[in-house]
Amino acid sequence: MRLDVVTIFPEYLDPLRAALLGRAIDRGLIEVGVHDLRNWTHDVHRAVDDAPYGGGPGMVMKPQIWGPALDEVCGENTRLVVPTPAGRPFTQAMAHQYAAEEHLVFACGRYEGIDQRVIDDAARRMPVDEVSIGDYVLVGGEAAVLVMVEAVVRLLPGVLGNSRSAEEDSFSDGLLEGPSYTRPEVWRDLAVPDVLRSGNHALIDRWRRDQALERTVRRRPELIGLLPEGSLDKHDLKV
Ligand SMILES: CC(C)N1CCN(Cc2ccc(Cn3ccc4ccc(-c5n[nH]c(N)c5C#N)cc43)cc2)CC1
Repeated sequence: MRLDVVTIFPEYLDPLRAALLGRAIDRGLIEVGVHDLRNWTHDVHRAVDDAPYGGGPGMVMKPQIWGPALDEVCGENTRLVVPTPAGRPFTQAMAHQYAAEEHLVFACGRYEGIDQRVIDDAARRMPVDEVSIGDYVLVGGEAAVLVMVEAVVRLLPGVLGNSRSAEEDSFSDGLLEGPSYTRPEVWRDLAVPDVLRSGNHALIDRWRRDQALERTVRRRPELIGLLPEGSLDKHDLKV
């Protein structure tokens, strides 16, 4: 997979080259390009924004700059992803879809966003997704790209070590994960639940399932209704 990011703050994407993602790049599992949008400006001020038609607060990013940038960065097999507060919610299912793509390009807007004609023009040549990572307002798209890239790249074969597989994720069975514990057995007079030290893996699995169900009902009750038919057995229904 190749990922490209177009932004006016390329340094904001430096974390892509750290830790797990950095190791995935070093191991050739992914290729990453970060491009400064101002490289496609021609005026002395390197302007990328202008006042919005129809008035209103803030500035809008210029199509004459974004257009040539995306023409150069996008290819024949590109899916363009544009973070925006008005986007479709980014989900684990979308992360899996994106992990199967050959080439993702992320267009990071700033100010009040990118002129809509940039998205409309790109959509004439490639799949374009306008996506939001959550119902809160950021200052630009870069933080959203870091979130999405991490969610996608961790799903690629070989990225997560043997000690961890994406199949065990929260949401893989539609429920939130339950609590986790490690040594010591007692810490600040708080003990690890006895069942986890019992060695009885059937009981442990049952306990973990109960904890996941209880946590999901308490924190995200709407997920229960989304479980596939038959997901809950008669024991689950007692929880
Ligand atoms: C008409 C007028 C009164 N409107 C009032 C509300 N404004 C909403 C507005 C507010 C801030 C920004 C800043 N910004 C620029 C590019 C950009 C990309 C992503 C995000 C973003 N925020 N939150 C998310 N989950 C995001 C994602 N993914 C934010 C971005 C962009 C847009 C838009 C203008």
